Amino acid sequence: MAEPLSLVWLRRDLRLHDNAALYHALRSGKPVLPVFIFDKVILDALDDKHDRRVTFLVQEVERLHDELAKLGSAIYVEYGKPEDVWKAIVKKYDVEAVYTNYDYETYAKDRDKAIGALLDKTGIGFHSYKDQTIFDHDEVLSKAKKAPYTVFTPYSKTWHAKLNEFYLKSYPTEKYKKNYYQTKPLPVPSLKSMGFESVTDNIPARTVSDKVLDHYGKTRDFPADEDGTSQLSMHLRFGTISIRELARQAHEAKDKTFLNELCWRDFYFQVLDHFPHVEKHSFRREYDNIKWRNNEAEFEKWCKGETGFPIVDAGMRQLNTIGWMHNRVRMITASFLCKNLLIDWRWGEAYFGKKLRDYDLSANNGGWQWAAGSGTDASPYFRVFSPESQTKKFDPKGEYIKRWVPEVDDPDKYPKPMVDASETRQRALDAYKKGLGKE
Ligand SMILES: Cc1cc2nc3c(=O)[nH]c(=O)nc-3n(C[C@H](O)[C@H](O)[C@H](O)COP(=O)(O)OP(=O)(O)OC[C@H]3O[C@@H](n4cnc5c(N)ncnc54)[C@H](O)[C@@H]3O)c2cc1C
Repeated sequence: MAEPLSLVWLRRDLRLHDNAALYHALRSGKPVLPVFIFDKVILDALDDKHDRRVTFLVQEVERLHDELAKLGSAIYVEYGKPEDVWKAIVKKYDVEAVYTNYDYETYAKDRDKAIGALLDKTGIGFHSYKDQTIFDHDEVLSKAKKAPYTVFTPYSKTWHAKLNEFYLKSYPTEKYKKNYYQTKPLPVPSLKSMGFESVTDNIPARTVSDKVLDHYGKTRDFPADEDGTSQLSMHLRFGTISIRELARQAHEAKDKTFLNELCWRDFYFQVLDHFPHVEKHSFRREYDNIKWRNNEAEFEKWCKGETGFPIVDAGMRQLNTIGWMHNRVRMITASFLCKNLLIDWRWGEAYFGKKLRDYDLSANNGGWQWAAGSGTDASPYFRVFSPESQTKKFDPKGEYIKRWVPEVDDPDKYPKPMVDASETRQRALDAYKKGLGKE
């Protein structure tokens, strides 16, 4: 009889190198077969059939298929609901155990619980590992209260103090490559068969140079500078690069600003993990009392980049065109929506969720709640970004704006500002005060 297999369920960790779950499976002594499920529940919820992330996923799964074929192995790929797929897999293969990496979103946690229980019924082990963060769960707690941090600065102090070589070490999966299950390559479902169309995209490089990291602290806020940030967010999102390798590089860089951004990333994962109510509600519940105006026509203008505020429009058009927006401009566009238009941050969060190639519930939710003032941030609700002064500071020559809004200087083609910035600022302050009972 054939030997039972160790299966590795890949999700947001689409790589064979430095992968925690894969490493533990390869060391289990049983032949290892990676599995990927195109989750019907998630894909059915995407209304854009040209979603660039689905094209990327298929390309990356095909890449794994080719890498594994070179090792005489395969990746088992299915399109369906995870529970149905797992029921079929355990009928098809003799499975000893399933290895996977943690996911911190509520949907994923519930899904994993259900699959763990399903496998348990037939005596199959289900093992999960930390892989997409440097620290998770209860690894960074406040010393005084032994509770999760709710503000970034103290969290980051503990995070940086705890960081050492141990946490940055890679999992040497390549040492065990003879342990892959030897089989013929298996098929990968096509995009079309799952109801999607292919998108031609410029996928950013998977590496960042030391030079970028060394000047990052000075360049990261200027959206016209395409080398000012790493553009690695999509790879971090899908695990096509390893967070440990990147954090090691950042740790060794002269300027530690970039490392601190990776700390923000961990921070928002731990917020989501410990405070799952943020998926639907304000982190600080009292912010759910704010009366949003939620004007649909205004929202439409914001989505399309037709607000008449050049920096806002440039950001939204960059997002709509390439599925990525510079961080500084994400903050400006988000502030404009929540404050100047008084539209519920959840509308903006959902729109970014549809469009961002690096969409990650934790960072997106954290960024939006930061902009709305309802989140973990210690800064008060009355911070309202002025599009004009943000432009003066961060795009002083208007280079970024010109790139995305070439008609900006033509009054016949470019619209007038849709609202008065200072009046709407005041309107926001009044609405916030009222909602928060601070009148
Ligand atoms: C309203 C809003 C929504 C956002 N939505 C997302 C999202 O869906 N997915 C996402 O990955 N980031 C999101 N961010 C954070 C940030 O804008 C992006 O991570 C960054 O712009 C990606 O570009 P980069 O890879 O060049 O980043 P770099 O500046 O090179 O930073 C390196 C990496 O650090 C992480 N990082 C940087 N800044 C943050 C941050 N503030 N919070 C969490 N992680 C961070 C990212 O993984 C990023 O790739 C959002 C920010 C805001 C204000």
